[in-house]
Amino acid sequence: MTATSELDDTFHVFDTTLRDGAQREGINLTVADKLAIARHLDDFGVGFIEGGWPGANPRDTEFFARAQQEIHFRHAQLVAFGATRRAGGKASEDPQVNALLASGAPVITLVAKSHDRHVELALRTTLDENLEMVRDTVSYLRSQGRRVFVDCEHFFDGYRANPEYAKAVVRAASEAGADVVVLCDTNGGMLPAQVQAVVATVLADTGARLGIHAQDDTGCAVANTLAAVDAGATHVQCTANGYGERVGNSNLFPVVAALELKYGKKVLPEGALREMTRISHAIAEVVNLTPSTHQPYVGVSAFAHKAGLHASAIKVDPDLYQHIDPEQVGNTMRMLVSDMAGRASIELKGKELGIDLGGDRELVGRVVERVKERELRGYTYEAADASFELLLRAEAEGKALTYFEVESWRAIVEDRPDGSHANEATVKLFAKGERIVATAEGNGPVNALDRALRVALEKIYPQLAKLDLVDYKVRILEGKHGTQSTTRVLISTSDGEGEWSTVGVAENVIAASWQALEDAYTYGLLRAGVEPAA
Ligand SMILES: CC(=O)SCCNC(=O)CCNC(=O)[C@H](O)C(C)(C)COP(=O)(O)OP(=O)(O)OC[C@H]1O[C@@H](n2cnc3c(N)ncnc32)[C@H](O)[C@@H]1OP(=O)(O)O
Ligand SMILES: CC(=O)C(=O)O
Repeated sequence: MTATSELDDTFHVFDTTLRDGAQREGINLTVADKLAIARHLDDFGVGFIEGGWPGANPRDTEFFARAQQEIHFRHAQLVAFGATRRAGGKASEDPQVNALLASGAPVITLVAKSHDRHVELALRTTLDENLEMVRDTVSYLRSQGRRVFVDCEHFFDGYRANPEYAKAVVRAASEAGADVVVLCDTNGGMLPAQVQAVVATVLADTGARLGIHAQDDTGCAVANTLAAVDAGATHVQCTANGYGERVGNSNLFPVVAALELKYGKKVLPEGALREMTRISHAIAEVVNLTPSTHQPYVGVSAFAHKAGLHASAIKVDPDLYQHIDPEQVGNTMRMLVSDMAGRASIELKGKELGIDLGGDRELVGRVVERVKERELRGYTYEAADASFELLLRAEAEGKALTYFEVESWRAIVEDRPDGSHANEATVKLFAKGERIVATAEGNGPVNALDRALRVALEKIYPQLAKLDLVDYKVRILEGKHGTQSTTRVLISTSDGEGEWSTVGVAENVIAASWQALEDAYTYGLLRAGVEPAA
């Protein structure tokens, strides 16, 4: 069964990734996925995990059965979501309501209509009967020993249309025994000042404990959530990474970080905030979506600095260009090297890479110039850390790091009359005093070149056997001043323990790929601790 939260009950962090988050287009969770996400959320320390709508589909029903058997929740309570009973019936006889009880969840969230127009058009019943549906369902679930929260659907739109009725729904829920009445911006059209004003008035007029559930259709879901807290809401409903219906829900991570770091509210167990970046990315993996690089607090770019002026101030004190210390949320500061870099950017990047530039202004200035000159030609070092490190070392040591010298390379694409084709490449190089000639075939000319280079080098450097090319991107850069377009290739390589990116730029894609490959293998040997040629 579920554990009781070790945090007090005065403020709730309620996660609905497994229910509303799963309503996002493109997310399709298996029971195993849901169990995995529930474990991550419990590790993070949220107080409530809304697992889905038991009875609405077999997957959610199975989730509740298995979650209670298989997960020993340390922090969270499991919540089942469902609707108030049908009009004209009895909650105790409503199969949908009884499926909520059968789920075994200790907490139940009921969605209730609070907008008069929805009652009349969608439920096709009277305003009084809707109030009765709320009272009857809450009282019945309470009589069965469950804690009940009520989500007032379309509350803010309903409040605008008929404030007295919207408040009557809040009172009906609260008086029937709901612990929290959650005001929902279901269509996501509200702005923070509106939310703050409505929450403050409803709180004053009803005295009910209020929560907030904000959809992100105006891009204000996080701001609306915090505005509701400012007005006195003590229960926030959010989803991991903001997943949810349409454009999504209020994002759990910036909300929780704001509560802990800006409001000084202790809403997570000790140390949990430092796990936030890891948990955000782990959940993205489970739902099979690439983590957003620019997500506040947890994105890989959240503390990445590109402008030279920023870097020069950060060198003195990182706080000058950061609103928090990234370590507080388990993220890291990164320096980006590009044509916007200045000396300080290069020095800090050198430090990050473990290369001591010894305050050598002349050397650092040379690197800045070289980066700017190459970026003008199409190189991009912010996306190719490994190529940048090789450039930096070459400047610092006065010569390029060399493990092999290329005599020539050649790639051939052969088209045959029957429509088949073959790709073949030959590489000739010198390594450790030996001349090596290697030929290989591939599924394309770049793949053939990669294989030929690998065949040639592996004879001398067996360490390269564990390298894998994991990503390959090509971009055609616009031609300038009447010159031809150039091609930029970015390659990511892995040795099973880490990944690095390299860049090549040339007039044709094969030559650009070759440059990126040369850097990729050179960097792989450097990482493996192999001594370069004298
Ligand atoms: C704002 C939100 O995101 S709320 C969460 C919504 N989530 C989902 O809808 C996902 C899961 N839903 C489902 O699997 C299905 O819609 C089910 C199983 C719940 C219902 O399926 P069906 O019985 O086929 O009904 P259908 O989906 O067509 O319509 C919903 C019914 O619930 C009624 N209903 C809607 N809200 C409420 C409510 N708060 N209280 C009581 N009944 C309600 C509607 O009036 C409609 O009734 P009708 O069948 O008499 O027309
Ligand atoms: C309950 C809910 O998901 C909403 O009103 O948006």
